[in-house]
Amino acid sequence: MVAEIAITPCGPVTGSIRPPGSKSLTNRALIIAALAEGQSILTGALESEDTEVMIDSLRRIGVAIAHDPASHTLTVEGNGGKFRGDNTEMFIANSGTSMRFLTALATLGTGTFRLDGIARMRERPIGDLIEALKQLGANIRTEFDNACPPVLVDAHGLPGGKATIAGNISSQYLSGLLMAAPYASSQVQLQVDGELVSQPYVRMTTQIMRDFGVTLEENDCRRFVIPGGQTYRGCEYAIEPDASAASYFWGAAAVSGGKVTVAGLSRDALQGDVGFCEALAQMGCQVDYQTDSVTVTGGKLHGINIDMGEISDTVQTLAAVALFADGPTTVTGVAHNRHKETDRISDLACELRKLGATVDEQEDGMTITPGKLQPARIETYNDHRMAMSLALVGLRQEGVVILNPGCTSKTYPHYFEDLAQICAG
Ligand SMILES: O=C(O)C1=C[C@@H](OP(=O)(O)O)[C@@H](O)[C@H](O)C1
Ligand SMILES: C=C(OP(=O)(O)O)C(=O)O
Repeated sequence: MVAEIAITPCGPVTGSIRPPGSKSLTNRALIIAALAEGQSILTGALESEDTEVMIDSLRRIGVAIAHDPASHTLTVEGNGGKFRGDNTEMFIANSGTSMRFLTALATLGTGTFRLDGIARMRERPIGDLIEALKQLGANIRTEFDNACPPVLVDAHGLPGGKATIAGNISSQYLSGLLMAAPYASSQVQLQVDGELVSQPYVRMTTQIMRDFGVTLEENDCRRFVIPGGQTYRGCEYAIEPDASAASYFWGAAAVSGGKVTVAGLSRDALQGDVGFCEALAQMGCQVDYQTDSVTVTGGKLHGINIDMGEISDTVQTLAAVALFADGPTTVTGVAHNRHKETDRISDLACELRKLGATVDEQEDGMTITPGKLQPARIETYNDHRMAMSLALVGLRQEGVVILNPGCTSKTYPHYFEDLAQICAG
């Protein structure tokens, strides 16, 4: 991949696109299909670094996974939850879903496992998940006793019981616990302690668990009872296109005053990030929901105040759009964005200022006051979303250069090709 990409300004972006499969759904379906009895066929799957590290890790514990890139299909032979580790290493790069979901999964096996990633992954917290798994009887710790990976698991099956789990740092802890829970020896009761961020991802988790044939009780996304000794049943499962990836194309329509249709998503999608369209509607765009597509038409853009705690992966996209509004935009509720691929509050504020905005950073968000836009060389901090979102500014402003564009391979290896194609009309 090239070292940088200069974005070429274009007129109103009009067209239709189907983004690649959802990262969140692909990695959940892989975990569940790996644990299932029998074969699963996952269609519309994402092929990217985050799913490759998940597939590689599952293969290391003996799960056979065949990949047909032409049809974006993964065929998974479930191991029924019976797997053995012998100092088995899982290298997870910087995939939060893989780290948190595989940590929970590893406790179900027998033997020893070590989960590690790149330098940034070693800074991303996992302590609350470790504590909850200990409450359920797991023998697990972090290698440097610092509540961050590497994670060491000495597995002997998961006994089960009651656990409380903090939800203010990442919902992925709860999702990981939920997906593993049916394979505990006895019932698992989970209670969320305090605030729960990114709640739509938890609803996605319980839905896909049910789709693969297990039962659970759920009370207001805070209390869950999962009978132990259950098994997932392998099945054919269609993965939705990625709604977070879709936000860049809806954002392109917004910043350019164009009209973009994203195919394969609807208001009823499993992914909460479809809610990004409502934010665009508040800013002045028109949104048309169909049963199998969502179209955004740009309009005169206004600044808004918005809590994005449920749709935090789209904050950077909204920030790019906010630069073209007629007043300030305030985003709140996303303190957890400081623990992602990079600190998505401080580092985002820094890049927005380079583009000419005034940014007032708060602990849980920021106020963005648009200024006269200017050329900028955008640092991406190895964060795919920094690259994908701030590229949108270059559709209107000359001289926007995205550094290290290859970082989009985490979830969207062909992003810049797809963006160029839709901009060409
Ligand atoms: O469960 C998931 O698939 C995800 C949950 C979110 O993380 P947090 O729960 O850490 O906010 C989101 O940012 C991430 O991209 C995917
Ligand atoms: C936060 C993200 O990913 P993860 O936590 O899965 O690494 C993301 O894709 O924006």
